[in-house]
Amino acid sequence: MVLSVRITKLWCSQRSLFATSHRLCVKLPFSSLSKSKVSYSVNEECDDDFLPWLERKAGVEISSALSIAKSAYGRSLFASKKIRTGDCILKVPYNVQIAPDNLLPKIRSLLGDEVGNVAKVAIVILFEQKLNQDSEWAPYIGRLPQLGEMHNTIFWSEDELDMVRQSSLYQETVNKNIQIEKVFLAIKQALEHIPEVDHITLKDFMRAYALVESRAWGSTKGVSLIPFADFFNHDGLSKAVVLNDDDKQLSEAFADRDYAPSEEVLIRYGKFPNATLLLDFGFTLPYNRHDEVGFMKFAVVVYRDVQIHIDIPDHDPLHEMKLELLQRHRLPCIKDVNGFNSSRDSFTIKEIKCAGGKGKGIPQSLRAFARILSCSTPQELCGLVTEAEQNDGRLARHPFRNSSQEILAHKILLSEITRLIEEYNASIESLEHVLSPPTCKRFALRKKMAQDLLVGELRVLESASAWLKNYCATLTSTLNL
Ligand SMILES: C[S@@+](CC[C@H](N)C(=O)[O-])C[C@H]1O[C@@H](n2cnc3c(N)ncnc32)[C@H](O)[C@@H]1O
Repeated sequence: MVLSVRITKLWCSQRSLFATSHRLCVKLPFSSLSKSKVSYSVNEECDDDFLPWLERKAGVEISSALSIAKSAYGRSLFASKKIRTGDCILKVPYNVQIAPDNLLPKIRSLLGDEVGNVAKVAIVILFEQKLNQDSEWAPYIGRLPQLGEMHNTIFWSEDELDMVRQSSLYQETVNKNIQIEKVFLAIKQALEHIPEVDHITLKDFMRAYALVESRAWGSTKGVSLIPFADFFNHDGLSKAVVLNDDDKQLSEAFADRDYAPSEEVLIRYGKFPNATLLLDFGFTLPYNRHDEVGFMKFAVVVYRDVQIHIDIPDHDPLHEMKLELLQRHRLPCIKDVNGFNSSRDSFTIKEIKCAGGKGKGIPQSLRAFARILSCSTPQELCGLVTEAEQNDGRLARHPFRNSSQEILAHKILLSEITRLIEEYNASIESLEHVLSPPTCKRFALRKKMAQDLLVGELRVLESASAWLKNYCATLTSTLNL
């Protein structure tokens, strides 16, 4: 059995689907938003028909414990009877999942390597959508959220994106838009003569792409949409996840606690910070314990708009030598907590719960980087290289024996983080003065999401600052002994 991970970080027209669909507005529970009446709308299809349809298609029962209903955040799954911890609450066979191999061979054969699995499943959605009621997936396709219901930052206007400019999410969004557009152009060119998909616009493709990213799971087929299971909403504290059983050819989920009938049943998509939730899923949590802050790593990666980076100062006489050393000792690709390879040339800081803790949260690689920055003579740098050769080859992983220099290195980090804290505070304050047009509920919702993001990242920075101050104070007290 394999934990099927959500597919976020796989870098890789709006039109009404059914003439009969109506819209229903559901108010968000955010107390701070109650005045602005931010709303989500949900296609008002009769959801009671969906599970029987899927079970007929699968030829087996999928769930006797769950049913679909409207929640504050679109559709969701609710207990249809009493559920006990450990109960299997759904089993969705692979034969009713949508994967890249659902793509017609005549289309698949035209696509190049630049078109990854997410894009392939997105084309399946677009293809089936075009077939309208003739699609064998019509009940599913018709229940997928519309563009106006999606808040992933790739859909934000320039004004809206400006609200998160302080966060590395801003640049990630810009990069992702470029990436999606590139794939779209490749697809357009390849599928020029396929009438079923030649009509697609960039907006159509972006919606389909975002739907796949926010609803699909990694699978042996690359990426799979798992109808019904993809109506689960997310709770970062839930222990329930979706699992794949390749022997039985099905995906399943188990309850992580007891549920009373009618209670909403939530799962955890992954240990995602708000920046990832916003980029790939279009929502934030008011308090997200997985929040983190990304630091772009020095000048090798120069993004004009990057707000967060630590640079080797140009006036540093050892600039070239440090740059060369850092490039030579580049960190290997690391896996994050969700098992994804992090290809970003960056450091990520997570919240440090206890200022006196052992450094969890300030990555060793960032501290090593600061030690290199703090060197003021070629001899000191050579000393670090020798020490690395005598150990595991990694540069500056050990504290300097000279406490003053260790303090200096960490004060470099502290001053950078203090600067960032000031910038975040200013951004959060200026956000308070951003006026939501009274009629634009969408803007009010996105402003709240921007606030959640910045406040969460500020909390992480403040925890890092407290840790660094404590570390420097402890070392200083040993100096004074
Ligand atoms: C896998 S789908 C879940 C089903 C979805 N609610 C629907 O209507 O189809 C993921 C989407 O649900 C919404 N969502 C899930 N959990 C949420 C949460 N805790 N807060 C806000 N929105 C959430 C987001 O729009 C997200 O992109």
